[in-house]
Amino acid sequence: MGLRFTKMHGAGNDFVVIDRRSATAPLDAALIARLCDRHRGVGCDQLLTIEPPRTAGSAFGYGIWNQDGSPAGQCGNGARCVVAWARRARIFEGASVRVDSPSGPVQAALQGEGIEIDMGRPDFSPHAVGFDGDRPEATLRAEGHDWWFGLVSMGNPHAVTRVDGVEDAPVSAVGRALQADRRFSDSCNVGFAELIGRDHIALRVFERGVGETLACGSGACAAVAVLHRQGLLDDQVRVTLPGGDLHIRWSGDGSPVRMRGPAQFVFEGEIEA
Ligand SMILES: N[C@@H](CCC[C@H](N)C(=O)O)C(=O)O
Repeated sequence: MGLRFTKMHGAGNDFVVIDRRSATAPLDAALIARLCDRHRGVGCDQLLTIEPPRTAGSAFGYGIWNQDGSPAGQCGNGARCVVAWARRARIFEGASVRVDSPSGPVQAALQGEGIEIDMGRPDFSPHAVGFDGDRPEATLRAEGHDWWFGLVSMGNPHAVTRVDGVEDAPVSAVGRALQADRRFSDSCNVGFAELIGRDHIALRVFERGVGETLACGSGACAAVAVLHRQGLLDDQVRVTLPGGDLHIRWSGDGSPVRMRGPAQFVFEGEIEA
């Protein structure tokens, strides 16, 4: 008997979704690796596991596993995809639902073709990012250049820097160097943001546990939070990633970040377990 899965993506950030609501044994590391492997398995940036709810009032819970097998606390594009998956599986009815992400409950609303997720309040404390420092910022010398990064947790750790043009940004080299920086206790996702206007940025993200992805939802929220805090952005921002656009709303400290974007089904299948 094989293991059933659904392949999905949100703006090109791709996922394998499996139903583990009635699983009894913990997820096997070798199985995660096979499901994520683009050559020997199905292939995805992240594996998403549908699980029983963990808090009263939530319809279901979910887990997030990066391609390298490491667990993650948040995944914006993944949140939209698990909500679309659960709606199709009739786990909930209607246009809004509360779900348990690994970093806590998340509220979602279906809006036409898209889904909006309340991603919670950004946390700018260095401690939340697992950063050994007094301020939510880090500097790094890499590729012959001094880089400044604003740090923020969206339930997972992010470092965001500004670049003149995302096309030419040394995303992989600098992303890799910052991820290896020992001041981060659990590494970080690294975003490179280009300011196009007060309501529009371009963004590339070198994700922890994967490398560069076509889109990173929590990374889009993190970039808007860091640049908004510097007074560079309005409250509604279009974020153009290599895989498509996400729409982020944030009105500043104390308020939650809202992220809207697509969640698409690609195919269903069964793999030998
Ligand atoms: N692609 C995701 C983020 C996935 C987790 C991240 N790589 C981490 O390790 O924190 C998104 O859309 O937010």
